Amino acid sequence: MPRFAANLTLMFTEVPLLERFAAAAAAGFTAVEMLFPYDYAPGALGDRLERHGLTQALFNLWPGDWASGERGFAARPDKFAELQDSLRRALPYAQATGAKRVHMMAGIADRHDIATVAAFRKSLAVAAHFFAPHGIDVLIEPINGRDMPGYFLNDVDFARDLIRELQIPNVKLQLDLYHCQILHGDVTMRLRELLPIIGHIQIASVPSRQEPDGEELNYPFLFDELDRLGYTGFVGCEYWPRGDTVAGLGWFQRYARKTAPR
Ligand SMILES: O=C(O)C(=O)[C@H](O)CO
Ligand SMILES: [Mg+2]
Repeated sequence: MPRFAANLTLMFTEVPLLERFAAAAAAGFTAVEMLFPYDYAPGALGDRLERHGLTQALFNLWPGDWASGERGFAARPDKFAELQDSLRRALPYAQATGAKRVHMMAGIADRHDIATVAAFRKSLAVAAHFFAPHGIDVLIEPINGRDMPGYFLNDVDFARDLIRELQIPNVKLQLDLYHCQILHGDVTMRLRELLPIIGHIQIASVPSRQEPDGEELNYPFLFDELDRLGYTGFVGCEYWPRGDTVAGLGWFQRYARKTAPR
């Protein structure tokens, strides 16, 4: 059975972020993820995880000024100092939460430019080297251009080829099935092919990016497929609830932890 992680940036927004840990545990989740933890003290997050018996599956490196359009630095030759800073900034959060994977966003850049591709490769090597002694994987995620216009990493095959070529053991693919379906389709065959390099999976319905309980993708089939493939990682629920988060968790009932959280 897949191990689901509630995305606390998108889910349980009925309450402030530090209260979402309790809400996720009460709903039967055993793990959580979030986009950016940097507004909170690392210890405060670690404390909430411990208190509610939760595992932190993932968080993102600091992406720069999101409001002004920044979406990470990894493919930006002009932002290498910021990329290095984002590694140092993430480490105490990984240590306090126990997260074993971080998502390194590529940034807004042209993927067909030699300089941006070189910067991305360099960033991956540097980030992987930085996190390896801590047992942390660096993930890259192809994101569709409708949601994130101009984003560098907008092709699953490009990410696959790069990861295979680099052969850095702690560089892996974050396969968000929502983006994969919009970008390419053929999700099941991609899961089968990419399993050896997948470090994290995320889900949402397509096209609404809401509960994974209808529309284009047949998630019960895909969850069973993950079991058939022997996937042991996390599945991040990165979706916008249609309304109340708990009311939308009908799809999750067969996977929820039944015993009360600590
Ligand atoms: O957009 C997504 O799908 C992500 O997972 C990023 O981490 C945030 O934009
Ligand atoms: Mg995602």
